Amino acid sequence: MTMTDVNKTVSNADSSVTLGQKVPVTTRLNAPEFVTNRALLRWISDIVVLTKPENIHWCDGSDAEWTALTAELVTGGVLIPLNSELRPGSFLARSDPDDVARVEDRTFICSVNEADAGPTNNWRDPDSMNAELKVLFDGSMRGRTLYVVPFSMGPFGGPISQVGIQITDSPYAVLNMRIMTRMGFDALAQIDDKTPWVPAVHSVGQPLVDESGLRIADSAWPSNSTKYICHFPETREIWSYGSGYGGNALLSKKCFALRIGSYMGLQEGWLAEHMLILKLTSPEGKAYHVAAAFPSACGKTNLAMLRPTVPGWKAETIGDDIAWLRPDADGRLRAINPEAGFFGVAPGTGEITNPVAMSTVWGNTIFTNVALTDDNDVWWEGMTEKTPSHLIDWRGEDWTPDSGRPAAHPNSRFTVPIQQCPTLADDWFESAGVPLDAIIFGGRRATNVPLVAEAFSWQHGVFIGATVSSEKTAAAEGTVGELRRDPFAMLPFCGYNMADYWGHWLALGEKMGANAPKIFQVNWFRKDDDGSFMWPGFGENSRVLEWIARRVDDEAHATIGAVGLVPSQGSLNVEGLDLNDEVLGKLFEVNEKLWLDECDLTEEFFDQFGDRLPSELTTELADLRGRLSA
Ligand SMILES: Nc1nc2c(ncn2[C@@H]2O[C@H](COP(=O)(O)OP(=O)(O)OP(=O)(O)O)[C@@H](O)[C@H]2O)c(=O)[nH]1
Ligand SMILES: O=C([O-])CC(=O)C(=O)O
Ligand SMILES: [Mn+2]
Repeated sequence: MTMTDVNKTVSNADSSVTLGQKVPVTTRLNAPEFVTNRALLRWISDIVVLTKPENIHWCDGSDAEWTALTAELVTGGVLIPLNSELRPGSFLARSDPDDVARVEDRTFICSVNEADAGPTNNWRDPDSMNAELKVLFDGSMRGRTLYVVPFSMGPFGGPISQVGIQITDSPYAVLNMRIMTRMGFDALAQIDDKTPWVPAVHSVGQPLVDESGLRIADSAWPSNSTKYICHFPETREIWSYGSGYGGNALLSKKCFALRIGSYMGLQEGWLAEHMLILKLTSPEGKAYHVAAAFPSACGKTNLAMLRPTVPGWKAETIGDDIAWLRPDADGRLRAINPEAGFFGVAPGTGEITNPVAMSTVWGNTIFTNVALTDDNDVWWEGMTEKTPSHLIDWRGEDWTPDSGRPAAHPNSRFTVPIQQCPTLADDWFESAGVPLDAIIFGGRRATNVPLVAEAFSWQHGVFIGATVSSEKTAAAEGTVGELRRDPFAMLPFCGYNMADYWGHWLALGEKMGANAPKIFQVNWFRKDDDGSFMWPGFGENSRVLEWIARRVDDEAHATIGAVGLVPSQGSLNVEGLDLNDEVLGKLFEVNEKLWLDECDLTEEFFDQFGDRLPSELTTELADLRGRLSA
């Protein structure tokens, strides 16, 4: 096969469709009878009139619908069915090579005032953006089916849950949304005249008509080189155009659960965070709930699924990417995972690093941009120790180990129902959420940042979160490895001014007082002089989690360090690890000079927020400088 085969045109699945003929446009809504909400029907009707689809399909979320849609996409060449004995119910999709990750420079926060989006977001005036979008979406679904995808984020009717409706012309997005959310008529039935819901419109921006309005063939991965991922926080609307991939197209995820969600949280007193949620049980049977924010492709899914190497400890998964947090009546911070599936990074996931993920993807999984084996199963770098001698790579080309390029795209992903996760905690079903004992911030830092440190206070913890920086990964377009500030791992996901967001965190901490979870910082990625990781990571991270849990109970000893409380000699369990004292020392090394330099960069970073920056953070920066210079 050749590269252009990826963009090959595919036959329209519906054999009654003939190319070169006039394309009909529907105006019939076909709404299910139980839908009576006028605002909802009017919104859908407006989008239908604007986008001019040929058909409308309301997604009921049933198995029958899944079966019919996947069959249609297999016929159309969009999905490749995998070997049903090795990987039952699973499919491979190959994206356009130009549509492989979130597009942060095409992501916009369209708040009425530019200052409300803040200096870290791309801002557009809502009126002019709306006008631009109306032009782009005009007829953008011609010749396609418009899918109405109702979904609940969190258990139906739960105190932290929310509902949304995504309109999309991408059946691939529909299938992924069915895995990632509680999708279908049960979610739709949640919407009555009093329930707020988030409207989200998505089009791949490739209508099936030519200039004269005649039908043309589809491609295996329709998309448009013009991309817009737009958020209107004040009206809670999402409009996404031109991409079919991940966070650009599955609008429940980054667009709703984080960008719109974070702004809803500001207004309503809760938090929408880029965090995994993990339940730990000690050898004595005590349970701890931990949430951790790491930037994209920095280890959330892996930590959420870790298998502790410390004897007697048990870890169970609640969420791997997004957490919604809300203080309860007792002032404890409760967390839910609003999602119902994993959209996990494939490369690096293998039996040794993440056996739980490997058993989760046994079947019923959509793989995107991984390689295909000769027996029709999937493969990616890091999946097995032995590399297959022949593969079809993510672009659809023949591949051998000496091809000199990765077989799977570095941001290739698996989409899989969370209920297949063997370590899923019962708490995932709990609509009230779990009470958090600890919050962890981390990043990918080859230097400077110690393996673990505890914040001196909530306020210091917010400072730690606000100053997270991390090396760029393949999860977004851009240069991999470059260091960038990623406060709270929310840089690309905060739907409003980041300084106001820090203020919101500080206010919530004040409200919770002594009930607030403890805050920690971790770094699994410190490297030695020849560039290899000094900390073994993965299951061994349970040693750090054990220390954190013991700190929650004031059991483990800590020493005051310049950047936080660090384990006292002997208090971090490193028994049986191949780590000498010198390496251990290096994992915790704080070089005052480098840190003072970093403080200067922090000051520069803070300065751009002007007087919106909470004064508490300026105080914390001064205190840190003081400790470093002491
Ligand atoms: N060295 C090292 N690598 C890790 C560790 N944990 C995860 N990784 C690697 O980091 C990469 C990304 O890990 P994930 O767990 O998928 O990251 P994520 O934060 O869930 O990513 P998103 O889904 O993009 O938000 C994978 O290649 C992992 O193998 C660790 O403890 N040590
Ligand atoms: O949103 C995506 O495309 C994938 C993801 O989880 C992230 O980048 O954090
Ligand atoms: Mn993520």
